[in-house]
Amino acid sequence: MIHKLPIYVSGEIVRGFGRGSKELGIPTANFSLDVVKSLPESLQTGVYYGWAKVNDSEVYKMVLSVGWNPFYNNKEKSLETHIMHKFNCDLYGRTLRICIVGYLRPEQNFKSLDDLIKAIKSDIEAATTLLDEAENQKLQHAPFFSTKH
Ligand SMILES: Cc1cc2nc3c(=O)[nH]c(=O)nc-3n(C[C@H](O)[C@H](O)[C@H](O)COP(=O)(O)O)c2cc1C
Ligand SMILES: Nc1ncnc2c1ncn2[C@@H]1O[C@H](COP(=O)(O)OP(=O)(O)O)[C@@H](O)[C@H]1O
Ligand SMILES: [Mg+2]
Repeated sequence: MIHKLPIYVSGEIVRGFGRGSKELGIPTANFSLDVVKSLPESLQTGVYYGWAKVNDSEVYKMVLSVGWNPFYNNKEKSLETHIMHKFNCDLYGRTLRICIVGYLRPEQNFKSLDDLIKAIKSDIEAATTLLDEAENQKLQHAPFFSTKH
């Protein structure tokens, strides 16, 4: 069964393997294992798009990957969000709030790092367009993003 979207998730940004920025040139803000374990079981692994907010920032477009990163064969499940915004500093310790709006594709293995990077870039393009649809635009104004914390 596929979990009904949107779903809302929040938590602290923690350290991952440091590959996102160094190897892929695409940083991802990682949630802790506790947050990953609290996800609904019916949320299938894969690549999704949606909205993200860091502490009291604006709400930005995002893409995320949830699963074991078959290209790297991680031992622990992760949930990593790439925010479509240029930040001038790292975000460790800050609170990330996300609204997962839609599903893009399953996580895949790739023949080369270059193919993985191309796939993620194409996810970013698809998400950017999909999030401009009126139905999806509405969700950036969800009460979830406006509450004080
Ligand atoms: C939009 C998006 C799609 C991704 N798709 C895949 C995928 O298909 N297969 C895979 O192994 N990893 C995928 N990843 C995960 C990257 O491998 C991961 O972000 C990278 O290893 C960085 O990990 P780190 O945060 O621990 O440094 C994806 C990441 C993003 C943001
Ligand atoms: N646009 C962005 N989206 C996500 N994270 C970003 C962004 N810009 C800067 N960062 C920072 O880069 C870090 C992620 O880089 P990454 O190489 O994936 O490291 P890690 O393996 O520790 O997650 C994030 O935790 C965050 O602090
Ligand atoms: Mg990361």
